Amino acid sequence: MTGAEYDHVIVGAGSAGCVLAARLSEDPGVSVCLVEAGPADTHADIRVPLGAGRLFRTRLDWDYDTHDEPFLGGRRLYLPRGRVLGGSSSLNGMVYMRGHRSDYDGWGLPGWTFADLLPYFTRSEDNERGASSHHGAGGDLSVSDGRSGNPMSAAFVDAAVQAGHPAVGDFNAPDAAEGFGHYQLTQRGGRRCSNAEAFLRPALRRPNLTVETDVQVHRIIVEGGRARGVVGARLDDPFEARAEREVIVCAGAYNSPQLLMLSGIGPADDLAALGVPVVADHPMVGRGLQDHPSANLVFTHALPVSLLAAGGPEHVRRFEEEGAGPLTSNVPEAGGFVRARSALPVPDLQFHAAPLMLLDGGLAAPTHHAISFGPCVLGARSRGSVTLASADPTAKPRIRHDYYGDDDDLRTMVAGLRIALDIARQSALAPYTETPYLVPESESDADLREYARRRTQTLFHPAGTCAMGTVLDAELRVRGIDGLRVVDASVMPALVRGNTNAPVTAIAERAADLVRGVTAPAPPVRTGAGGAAGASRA
Ligand SMILES: Cc1cc2nc3c(=O)[nH]c(=O)nc-3n(C[C@H](O)[C@H](O)[C@H](O)COP(=O)(O)OP(=O)(O)OC[C@H]3O[C@@H](n4cnc5c(N)ncnc54)[C@H](O)[C@@H]3O)c2cc1C
Repeated sequence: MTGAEYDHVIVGAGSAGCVLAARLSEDPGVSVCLVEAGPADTHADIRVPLGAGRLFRTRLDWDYDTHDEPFLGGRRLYLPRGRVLGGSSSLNGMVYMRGHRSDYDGWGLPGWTFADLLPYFTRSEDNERGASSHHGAGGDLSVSDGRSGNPMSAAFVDAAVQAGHPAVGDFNAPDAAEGFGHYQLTQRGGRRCSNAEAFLRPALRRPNLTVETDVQVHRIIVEGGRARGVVGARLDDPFEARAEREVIVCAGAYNSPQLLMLSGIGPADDLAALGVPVVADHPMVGRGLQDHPSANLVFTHALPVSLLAAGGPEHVRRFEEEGAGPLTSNVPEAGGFVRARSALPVPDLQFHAAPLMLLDGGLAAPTHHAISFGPCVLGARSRGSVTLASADPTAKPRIRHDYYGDDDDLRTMVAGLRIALDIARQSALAPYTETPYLVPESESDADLREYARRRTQTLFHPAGTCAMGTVLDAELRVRGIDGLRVVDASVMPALVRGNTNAPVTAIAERAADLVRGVTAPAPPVRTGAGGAAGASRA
């Protein structure tokens, strides 16, 4: 079959894909096709922030697991990923965090220093606190203070301050590298503001933007060394879209390398072993997988203030009428950054605190009122991989994170658990830490290491599997193939020290300018609807 022809075909309507589709279709003379494996984002639990956990292991989730993790006693960890318009931004924890400026400066790539990216962060942003030297107002992505008002989150921050850590009012301020506070969230009026809501929805009526939902791309068409389009399927119906200018892969840190490999772009020996014809030998596709391993302490208590109690008629009324109350909770409401060793120039630990019993990576239903908090390791040295388990494009890729493959990461986690236990002992948390439910046996190195191995989960920040500098050049182009870029979390050469949605959004903002040949970012503008009802099928 021969598919419809567009200037740009974007694979994946996740955090990055929604930004690119909106920006590239601003020019009415450019046609854009955005292809998404999942459905439209109409499910009610997407808008209600506290509902996100109910989307795990549903049809809106790719529902991945790691393979046996060798340094976690062979455990398999659940790895949720959004399969819906908005991608993972439709089910994430909504923490708005950019990472440390040295992360970007350390990439050593032209155009990607923090100073280069700051105008892209602010261009996207509509911060309810208003514009400043480092924040934007009037952009597409709403950034707000939390509205859940949970007393445990406040108590956690107070306890961290009692333990000697600085208080932070704005984690994205230039001088806020360390300390504890409440996270700002990608919410609008207490509702989730996913990247689909922020960027794509206002652009949907443009006649030059076509959105194809429920279409999984199986392969990039490469002819004569140039990407020409994609093929895939909507259920059993074959799908093809041709790209006059570029194919832009935004399928996320697990699926982008999988799609490149299915298209013959990857480690030649691995591809040949599965019978995939090799188009370009790219040994680093799927390698370099990084994440933030995380482990929580859980304390139960008798006070009926945790999110276990959320959802009664009064909470529903507050959510619907005021956009406030427990249903607006993003779960990791508060947290902070710490240097485990004072000699370090930058924090190597981030903490998240949730007014909820968090068990089994969020899969197990809470049974008691509880508070859960703990560290995740930043700047981890361990590297994992995404490889093909099969040449069947509908088969799940093989994912191995190798968390703690470098023992230094485990040492950092041990230091973080000690800091968490110290915070737990402070008087501000006393009403909530009555009964230790999940805590290490003791503070000995051996017990803390064992606890980390048994309790570590993902913080959901995979990155680095199609990295700039190896797989891609500094303009996100796949080396050796014309007309093909990758734009998503996979492009980070080193994972940033913080949550990843805002960084991916800024990367996509800059990518749009690279594709358009624009050298200086324009000031913030809301994505306009413009034009008559178009060809969108979302
Ligand atoms: C549970 C959870 C909580 C998180 N919490 C936070 C947080 O609080 N703050 C934060 O900053 N970050 C958070 N993150 C991480 C953040 O959401 C991600 O880093 C970010 O969304 C990644 O964007 P992306 O564009 O790389 O990929 P995604 O947003 O995952 O988008 C990839 C898209 O591509 C589609 N796709 C994949 N393969 C194909 C194919 N073959 N054909 C067609 N479409 C395809 C997918 O369905 C998806 O829509 C969280 C993530 C998760 C899963």
